[in-house]
Amino acid sequence: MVVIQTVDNSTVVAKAKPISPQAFAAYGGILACDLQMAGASQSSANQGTAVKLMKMAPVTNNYANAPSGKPATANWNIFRSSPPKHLFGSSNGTKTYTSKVLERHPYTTQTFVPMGCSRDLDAFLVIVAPDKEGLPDYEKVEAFIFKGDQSVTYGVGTWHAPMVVLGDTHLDFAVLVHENGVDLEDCEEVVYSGMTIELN
Ligand SMILES: NC(=O)N[C@@H](O)C(=O)O
Repeated sequence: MVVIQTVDNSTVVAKAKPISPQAFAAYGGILACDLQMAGASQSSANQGTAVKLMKMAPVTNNYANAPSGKPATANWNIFRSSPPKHLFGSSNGTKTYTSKVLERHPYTTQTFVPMGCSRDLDAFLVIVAPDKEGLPDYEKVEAFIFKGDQSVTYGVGTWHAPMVVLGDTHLDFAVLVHENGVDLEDCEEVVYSGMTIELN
């Protein structure tokens, strides 16, 4: 993880909204069966006991373009993510989250699949931003609430915040990513004084 630049910006407010495939398309993809079933290419599987929705989120490895030329492996990692309680607060009765880091993975997608979390829960907060001349365009930050049965895939080079768990205890994610162990090629970070996201 490399700090690219510390940007001393004041509060940038984005209001978190529910996720949808359309709303997140510019940032990568999601896996959310109830939201995607209707429009998906489907087939039967598992002897007719499963409906298979095909190619629902991207999996990309662009490390061939990385300067080091060091190949990457596709890895299933586990993130046991604890809620960053010290960054939650409230303002005028509105729950807030203060985001201090945006990062990106220049040569790979990264997918977080929550494990063992109810579909009825607001499980985690996803914060993303478009790129502007090699840094996040923090004035166009967007924030989305994901349920326990929804997964997020950050597109190649998509600026995003580290995982923000909304529950009271840790949440385990299965994480699919490509990595070659070269810090600057695996992850770039930008550090901020604080961007405020409204949660409700
Ligand atoms: N900062 C941080 O740990 N980012 C992770 O997404 C990672 O795997 O690099």
